[in-house]
Amino acid sequence: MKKALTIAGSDSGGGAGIQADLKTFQELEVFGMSAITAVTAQNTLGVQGIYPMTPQAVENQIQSIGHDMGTDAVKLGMLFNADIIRVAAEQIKHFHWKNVILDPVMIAKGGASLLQQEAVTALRQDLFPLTTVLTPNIPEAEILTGMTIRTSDDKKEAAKRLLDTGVKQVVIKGGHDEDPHKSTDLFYDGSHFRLIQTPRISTKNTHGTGCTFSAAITAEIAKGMPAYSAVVKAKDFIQAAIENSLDIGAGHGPTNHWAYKKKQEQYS
Ligand SMILES: Nc1ncnc2c1ncn2[C@@H]1O[C@H](COP(=O)(O)OP(=O)(O)O)[C@@H](O)[C@H]1O
Ligand SMILES: Cc1ncc(COP(=O)(O)O)c(N)n1
Repeated sequence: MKKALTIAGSDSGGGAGIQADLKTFQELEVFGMSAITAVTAQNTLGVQGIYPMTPQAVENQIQSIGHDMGTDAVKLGMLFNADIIRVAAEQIKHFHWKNVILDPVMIAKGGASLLQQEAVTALRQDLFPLTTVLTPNIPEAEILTGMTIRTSDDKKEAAKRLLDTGVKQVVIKGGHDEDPHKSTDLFYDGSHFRLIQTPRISTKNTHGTGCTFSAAITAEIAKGMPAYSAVVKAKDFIQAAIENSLDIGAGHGPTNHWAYKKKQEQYS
C-alpha cells in the first residue's frame, strides 16, 4: 500500500484543491494524506474568501505526517504565500522526500488569485530545485518563463527554460491552448519532447482539472511508475473525469473523479 501527501488549499466546493487530490488518490488506490495551506470559501461560481493558515500550522501538519506515517510522493498545489512555500521546501528537504509533484497554482478559473505575486520568486528559488514533475498550465508557464506561449514551438521553448531552473521534468498542460479540437500536453525531461493529445471536450465543467491531473500523476509515481507513464495515465484519468463531468452548481462544475475507475471496470 502506497501513500501520497498533498500540501494544498481546501476547496469547500469539493472539485479542486485538497478535496480533488484526496478523491483522486483514493480512486487510484493510494492512501491520501493532507497538509492544508489555506481554507477557501469556494463554489462553481468563484472564490468568495481565502483564509491562509500560519506557516507554523502548515509545518506542524507536515511534521505530523513525516514523523509517523511517511509518504511515497508529495503533491504541492495552492501554497498562497512565500512563507508557506519556504516551510514546505524545508520540510521536504528535512524528510528527504524525493517524488515531488509541483502544480504551480496561481489563479482560479474565475480569476481569483491563489498565489501572492511576490511568492513566484520563492516558488522558483525554493521549490523548483526539489521538483520531480512541474505541471503548469499555459498562463502559469508564461508567468514562470516571462514568454508568450501560442505555438507548439513556444511550448517547447518554455519547457526548456523551466528545466534550466532545476525542475527535473515538466508537463505544460494544454487546457488553455487555442486548438478547438484537441487538448495537448507537452512533456519534457531534458532530452525528449513528447506530446500527449486527447480530443477536446466541449464543457464548462472544468473546475479542478489541473488539481485532479497532477494528483493522478502523484498517485502513479507513489506506486513506482516512471514519470512519463504516470503523466500518460493521468491524462486518461482526467479525460474520463471531464467526459463524465458533473452538472453541479451554476458555474464551472466539477470533474467526475470516479469515471476512470468505472470505465476500467466496464472493460475488465
Ligand atoms: N476541455 C478539455 N478537454 C480535454 N482535456 C482537457 C480540457 N481542459 C483541460 N484538459 C486537460 O486537463 C488537464 C489540466 O489542464 P488545464 O485545464 O490546462 O489545467 P488547469 O486546471 O491548471 O488550468 C490537462 O491534461 C489538459 O489537457
Ligand atoms: C483550493 C484550490 N486549489 C486549486 C485551485 C485551482 O483549480 P484548477 O484545477 O481548476 O486550476 C482552486 N480553484 N482551489
